[in-house]
Amino acid sequence: MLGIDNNSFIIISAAFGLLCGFLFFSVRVGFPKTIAGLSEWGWACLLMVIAALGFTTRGKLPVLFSSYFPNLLIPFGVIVMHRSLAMFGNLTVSERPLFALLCGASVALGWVTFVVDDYGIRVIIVSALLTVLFGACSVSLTRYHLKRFPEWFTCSMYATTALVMGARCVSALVSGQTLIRENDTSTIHDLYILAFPFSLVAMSLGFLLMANRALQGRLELQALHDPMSGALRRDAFLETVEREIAVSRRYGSPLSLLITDLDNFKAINDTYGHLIGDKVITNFSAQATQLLRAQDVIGRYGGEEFVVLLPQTGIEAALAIANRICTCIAETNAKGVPPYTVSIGAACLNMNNPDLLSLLDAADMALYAAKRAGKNRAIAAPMKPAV
Ligand SMILES: Nc1nc2c(ncn2[C@@H]2O[C@H](COP(=O)(O)OP(=O)(O)OP(=O)(O)O)[C@@H](O)[C@H]2O)c(=O)[nH]1
Repeated sequence: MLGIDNNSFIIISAAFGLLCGFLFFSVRVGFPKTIAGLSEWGWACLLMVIAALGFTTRGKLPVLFSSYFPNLLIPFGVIVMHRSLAMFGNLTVSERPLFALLCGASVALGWVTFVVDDYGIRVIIVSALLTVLFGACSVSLTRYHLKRFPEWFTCSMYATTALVMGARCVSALVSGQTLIRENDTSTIHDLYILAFPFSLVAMSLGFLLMANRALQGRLELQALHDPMSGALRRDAFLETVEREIAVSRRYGSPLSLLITDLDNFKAINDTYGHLIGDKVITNFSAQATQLLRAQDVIGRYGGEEFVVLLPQTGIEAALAIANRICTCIAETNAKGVPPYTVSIGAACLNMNNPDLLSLLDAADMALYAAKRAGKNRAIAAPMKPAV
């Protein structure tokens, strides 16, 4: 109907596949290893290329190489794509059912290709298999954030391709399995052929956008967070406090700040070594974070000094949280971490401490008082009498 020359589209599919494969192998080199599945996607594209090249040898090579293997390589490529999506999202999904389906289909296809030589049934088997496989990839993608464009786009492309494959299967079923390849000029057949190069490019583009988004997220996270403790970096933390102070002033809601300092940390380093010292810092950040609410923010202020922002929290509640942290840290019994304690100074936004600097200053003074009072305790900054 559309007058599509099959062979031209098969060659275009091979060229697109080659470009996509090359793109993914190049991207793999530049992207961090933690963004997984990129080279697997590249291999999936190359499998499609080999399949397409196999189809172009129709009439020149035995049907085993020009039809049977290429017809199986495409679904195999889709299963590799499924694996690559699972690796990317760290999803625990198994490809075993898909491989079992492929094995079953390979037996059926062998029978149809070498025993009965029926083009119609071959189309039915391959398109049905591809419907299930593209559908499985689309379903797998629903486990990602579909509100984000790259994930939504990739998922839609898989679903659309599955629909085209399904439509091809139904049309072959309806037409009674007696189609002769040379006479197959139906629109659905043209769409089926068109779907391969275009969906390969569209899905690859979608997956590339997903990888790019993941990289962007990772870079943002690294820029804002201290890699060792996972707490916010000092600048990012102070920016957050400034923002929260503005909110607090506007709505008249309380806001408190804690400055924490590990006790005798130099002695810990000297006794156990810097690596264990680092473990103590990481342990502290993790434990303190567990004791905080979702809206609280922890930042690394200096070496073994952390700051905690407690929005919507008055000084009594802040002191209670600080005491909870002190108690929990003093009872630490984590493997590979020596016993340690922490001192904490607490201050809240008020007439004495109306801005970031005075708030930090007041919490710092309270911390100093806690150290002088014998460490392993929390002290709140006193209210200065009004003059
Ligand atoms: N392992 C490790 N040590 C650090 C890090 N940052 C700072 N330090 C060390 O932390 C120690 C801080 O020591 P001090 O400031 O003297 O304080 P302290 O020994 O904890 O004494 P008090 O604060 O009075 O209890 C120094 O020896 C720093 O070298 C880090 O990232 N890792």
